Amino acid sequence: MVNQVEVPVIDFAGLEGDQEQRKSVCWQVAEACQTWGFFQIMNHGINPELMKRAKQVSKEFFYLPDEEKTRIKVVPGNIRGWSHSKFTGATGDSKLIKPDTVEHLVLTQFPDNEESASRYPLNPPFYRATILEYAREMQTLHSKILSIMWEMLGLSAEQVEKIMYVKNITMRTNFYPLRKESDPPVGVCHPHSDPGGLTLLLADDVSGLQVKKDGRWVQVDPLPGAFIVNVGDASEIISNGTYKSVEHRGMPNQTQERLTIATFSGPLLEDEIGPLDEILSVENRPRYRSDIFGNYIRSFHRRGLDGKNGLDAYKLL
Ligand SMILES: O=C(O)CCC(=O)C(=O)O
Ligand SMILES: [Fe+2]
Repeated sequence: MVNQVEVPVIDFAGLEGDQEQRKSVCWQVAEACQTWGFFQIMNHGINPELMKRAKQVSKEFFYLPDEEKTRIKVVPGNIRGWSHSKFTGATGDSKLIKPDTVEHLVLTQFPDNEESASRYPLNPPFYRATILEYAREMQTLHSKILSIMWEMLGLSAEQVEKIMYVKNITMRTNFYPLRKESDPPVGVCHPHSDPGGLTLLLADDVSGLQVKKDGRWVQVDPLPGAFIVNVGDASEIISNGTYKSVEHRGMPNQTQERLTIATFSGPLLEDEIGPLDEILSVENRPRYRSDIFGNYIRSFHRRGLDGKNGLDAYKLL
């Protein structure tokens, strides 16, 4: 059953205001990260025209025939590229999955090396240039939000800089074609938490995202022009559980096709993540074990999108 409570909405215009207004936004961000692990942001400063172009090139890609998209089909051992649930089958709560209703395109923008570049589609021709331009803007917004989160834990500017994990930017674009009325109401982007530091979801003004709150699914109705922000597993670990990485899932919309672009920022594979020494104390002992992020992400992908199992495996009793 879906609960009707709503995720917090935060107006970032206050960040440009006086000190009181800025402080109020920072409190709202910290509070939302601690309670919901999710919030929407308005007046975030990202050019709406660029958001529109990113959605446009993504849709143009998904509208291509399967034969064309297959050129960059995901291969075993590499999560990047195009996948269709009818090829990949289901993980997680597979019983609920109708096997032909979602497509994903996973690509890494930064670091922008040869391997990540080689996974991009050549069609539509402006796809890569547009997505890289969008990713650069997203990177700045990720930094802005992470700075607030870490400052609100009482860290110094130097400490904040050390854990400003935005060098790794990866996107998963999800395409949910329109469902026929006769289709059963099933979930198609499996319940999961995001493994990185922070996620910014562009959800195209179409409902379908659901978030777990107090054991129940809550629907998120994206506001026009907003981003939906959520805390990832790495930030929950670093903050020793103060910030919550919350389970969520993507559903198709009843009346419209649905496109979502999730931009994930996170540590580099070689970065060591663990509860920050600065916030640990006798009362606040480490609740997660430390590891290099590469190991975390490998363990995450071995499990597939399957609830919060990736994070649970790192919890100390
Ligand atoms: O499509 C959605 O609403 C959710 C997508 C998502 O959670 C993801 O790609 O990580
Ligand atoms: Fe997600």
